[in-house]
Amino acid sequence: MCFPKEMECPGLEANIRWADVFILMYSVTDKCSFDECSRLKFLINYNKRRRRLSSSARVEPPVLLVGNKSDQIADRMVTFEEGHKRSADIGCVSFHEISVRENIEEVWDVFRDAVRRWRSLTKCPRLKRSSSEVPSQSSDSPSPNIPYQQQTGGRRWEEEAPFRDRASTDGTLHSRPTWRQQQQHQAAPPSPSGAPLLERRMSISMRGSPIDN
Ligand SMILES: Nc1nc2c(ncn2[C@@H]2O[C@H](COP(=O)(O)OP(=O)(O)OP(=O)(O)O)[C@@H](O)[C@H]2O)c(=O)[nH]1
Repeated sequence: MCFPKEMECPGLEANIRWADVFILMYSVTDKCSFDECSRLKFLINYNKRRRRLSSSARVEPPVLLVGNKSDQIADRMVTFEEGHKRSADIGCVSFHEISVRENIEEVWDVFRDAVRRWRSLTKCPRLKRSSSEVPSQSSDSPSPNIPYQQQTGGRRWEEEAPFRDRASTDGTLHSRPTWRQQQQHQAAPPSPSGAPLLERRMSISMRGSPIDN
């Protein structure tokens, strides 16, 4: 099995970035495909490291190395030992030799191994996707059981009170307004300057004045 160079396949690196587990397969009858796996592992490391730097993930994704066509004994160019050693050298989590044509159980073993490793990866909290990829479920986040738009009256919360409006100059973050406050905010008559009263009160408190109760 030979893979095209990434220049010929612009989607390759994009695919690497979204994948959580990798199976690199070569043919034991084709040295070229064997060497190509090392280059692909390098590409995976490169792309995943770049992603890890910009996210909370810390651990490398599992990569399995698989030598196919083990039934073709006479045409073999890569030995089992070479495959095993290469797997360790390039940092793969496991090595398999299989014959897709002759033994479906071996194929299942590879996929079971991949799923098992993917599961243990997703169980590890440090490997959660970055907050930009997965919406956070903090205690004050909307309930996962109720559609978000329903909970916010059809609008995103940020539209009601942007983060910067809640940030004060002393570095504290004012709590989000309650539903009642939001309703009042919407119903508040505009001030002479045109800004709603609640907004004016918030801007005063942001300058350090005590909030009137
Ligand atoms: N003997 C043997 N032949 C196999 C095995 N797996 C695949 N083949 C044969 O190898 C050829 C290529 O298989 P494909 O499934 O097309 O694999 P591929 O990765 O697309 O292969 P390339 O076209 O070489 O890139 C086919 O003729 C398959 O029958 C195997 O385990 N043993």
